[in-house]
Amino acid sequence: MAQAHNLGFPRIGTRRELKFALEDYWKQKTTADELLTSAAALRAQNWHAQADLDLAPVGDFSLYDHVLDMSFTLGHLPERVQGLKGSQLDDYFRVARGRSPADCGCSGVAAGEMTKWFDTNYHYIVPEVAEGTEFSLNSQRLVNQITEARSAGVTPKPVIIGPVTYLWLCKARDGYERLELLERRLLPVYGQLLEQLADLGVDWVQVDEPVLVTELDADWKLAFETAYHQLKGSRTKLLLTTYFGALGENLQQACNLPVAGLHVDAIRGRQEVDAVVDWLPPHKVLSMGVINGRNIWKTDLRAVLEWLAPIHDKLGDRLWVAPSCSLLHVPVDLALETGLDPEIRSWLAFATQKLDELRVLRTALNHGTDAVATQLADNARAIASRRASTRVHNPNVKEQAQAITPELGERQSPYSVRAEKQAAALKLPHYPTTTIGSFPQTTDIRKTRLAYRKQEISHELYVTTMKAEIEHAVREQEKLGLDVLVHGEAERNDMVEYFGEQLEGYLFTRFGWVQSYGSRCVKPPILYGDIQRPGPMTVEWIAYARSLTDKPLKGMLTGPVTILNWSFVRDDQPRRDTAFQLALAIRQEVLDLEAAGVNIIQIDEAALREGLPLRRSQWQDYLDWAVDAFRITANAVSDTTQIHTHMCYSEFNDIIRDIARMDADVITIETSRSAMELLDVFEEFRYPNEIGPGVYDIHSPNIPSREQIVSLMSKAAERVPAERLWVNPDCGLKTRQWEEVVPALENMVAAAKELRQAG
Ligand SMILES: Nc1nc2c(c(=O)[nH]1)N[C@@H](CNc1ccc(C(=O)N[C@@H](CCC(=O)N[C@@H](CCC(=O)N[C@@H](CCC(=O)O)C(=O)O)C(=O)O)C(=O)O)cc1)CN2
Ligand code: MET
Ligand SMILES: [Zn+2]
Repeated sequence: MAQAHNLGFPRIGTRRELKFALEDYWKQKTTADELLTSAAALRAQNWHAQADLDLAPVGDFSLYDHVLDMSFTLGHLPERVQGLKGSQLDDYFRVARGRSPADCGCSGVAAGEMTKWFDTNYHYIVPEVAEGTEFSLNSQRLVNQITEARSAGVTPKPVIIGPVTYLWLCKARDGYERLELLERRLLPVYGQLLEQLADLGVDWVQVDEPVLVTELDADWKLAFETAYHQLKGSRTKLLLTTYFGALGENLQQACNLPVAGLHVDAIRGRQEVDAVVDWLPPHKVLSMGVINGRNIWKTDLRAVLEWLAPIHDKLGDRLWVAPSCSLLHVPVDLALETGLDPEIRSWLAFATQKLDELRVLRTALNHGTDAVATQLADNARAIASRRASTRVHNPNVKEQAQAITPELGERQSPYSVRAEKQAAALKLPHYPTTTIGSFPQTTDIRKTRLAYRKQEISHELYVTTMKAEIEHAVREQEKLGLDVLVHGEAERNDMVEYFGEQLEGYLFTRFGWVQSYGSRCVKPPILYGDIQRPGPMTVEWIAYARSLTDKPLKGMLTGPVTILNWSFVRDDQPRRDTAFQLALAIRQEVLDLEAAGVNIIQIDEAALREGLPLRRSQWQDYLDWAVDAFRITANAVSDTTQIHTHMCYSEFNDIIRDIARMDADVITIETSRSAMELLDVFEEFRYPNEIGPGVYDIHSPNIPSREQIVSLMSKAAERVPAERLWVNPDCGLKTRQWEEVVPALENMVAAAKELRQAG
């Protein structure tokens, strides 16, 4: 029998129960026991939804982050949290979120660095290693959950991050070669873990090794040999699990490692499935990820069954079916979306529906298509409806996109000319201070938005309340003495969803939440058709802020590449074409803002870097069209309009030329956690335009001191001429409280004054 299994299920809950349980616990509204009870209830619910699968994932659930969980399983915590008072749970959240001195009875704990999980919008806590790092098994969480899973009636398949991927995710201090830890330090602990799982009667363990879809140096390829030969004696069967892409040149190695089975991403790696079938030794299971775990479109089940039939004939029971990757990256359940347009709704599948698709595939493989004739007919109707729908195609938009020429992306004059004109117009001091856009999204703001959405308050009251918030943000910034103000983004639920809601060709959901990090979620809008801007989207709010102050004010937009990368987008045309349609729409918004007297405009491209393909060989093609899309959006303005862009979690070493080609007058980037090292490349490359290196880690409640900021900026001034430096936080302040923001920005403004005097 072909088996059906799942790689991971969303843990946030259909109504974000985990988010609320966590935030109540952090606010000390509930106890640790209450938090753990809520978490157990969510796990039980998830297993219930997967009970009839042949194997269900265990250990995919996490209170904050599954990489941090793995670090705990390996007894691998940063030194700075060792030996503090409190429980393991306290330590866990200290690493996740950082802690102020009062909370830990110590001098404060810096949060672990957070970075994006491969090419997704999920962020994990980076494990830190150095020479002398040791690991020791702490398997309690996993062991307990296996027991729990069994009592929930499922056959547990523990999920762990494989040793090579784990080390690859680690960041080493002082240039230490982290692979040195593999053989003697790390693998023995993995060995013990697998022994324990075998003792518990576990049949299969899912060992996630997604780095196998990236280009690996020889030492990393060798690490796979070392690792899996050393773990070969394990009494449990290992399913070597790869996802987020094709195996490429790692294919033969992945097929031949001494494990019992291999999972491949048959969506992104479709073209190499035949080669995998050929190469796979005859005793191994092949798990094919045929349901897309990265988008929300229904699977064309008939097409998949036709494709699988000969493979099933060849492999028989050795063929398993699964989603391409963990379902962490899609919303939980479409059933909650009762308000959606019925036609478009019929094209969609969220995590729960994807498991239904999996069941249909299993039944069809094992009992023939007649056993699921109705389901297959329904599915075929939906697929045909989407393909033929006139709502997807807009000839006007296609025509405009065809007419794009390189001139559309050219500014009037080069940066040096623009910079002079802008300096004359804006009259900013050296080390100008600004923020990245958002100010705290308070409970009041969110409540007002909810009340408006539920039609409990009028449009007028909503607008007045948001304008009052904008005025509040402007007045606070004036009091702080910031040089370039922003309107604060009170009216935006999210920097991408907000635009999705207003553009034609987009659909948005009510509960389509996906975890971004910890308790924070996003609701990616669904881009299903050609994109058109029906009218101005931001002008009313920003022009209002403009009218409130004599200070320079920066208008705020999200760029096309970020909108693309943080939406669920169509799979029926290249991403590039969608990006250009978005670019044309946002370009009109830029011009409308300029016409409304907004002479500084920031176009956020926070996700430009994360959209890089996992394989370097595909980078340049992506960068070429991504930067073109930005240039089309930004560069229609006159010389005196100053264009800013912002990027977070950015390492620019390899893409600095492309960043320069964006030609933004000012770029603000995250640097505070990496102590300005990120600027080295800007220095080496002699990046010509202005830079605002972040001086304040906005992800942590800790408040940076004036001295810290001066010291960071002095490091920056060693690398970039002071005349081209700006002073700003790492990112937007929407997740912070005003009580944290005000003292932090006071210190930032004071630091800038000190720097001006010193300079
Ligand atoms: N799309 C996206 N990706 C991103 C970022 C980003 O800003 N956007 N930033 C980086 C880090 N990731 C982040 C992701 C989310 C959040 C965040 O703050 N999310 C909010 C939700 C934002 C939102 O859409 N809020 C809505 C809905 C609010 C809400 O929860 N309403 C409740 C009720 C609210 C109440 O009673 O308090 C309901 O509808 O039931 C709104 O403001 O309108 C959260 O999880 O809390 C922050 C950073 C990288 N990726
Ligand atoms: N302008 C946005 C903000 O300040 C940029 C955020 S980047 C994730 O929130
Ligand atoms: Zn940011």
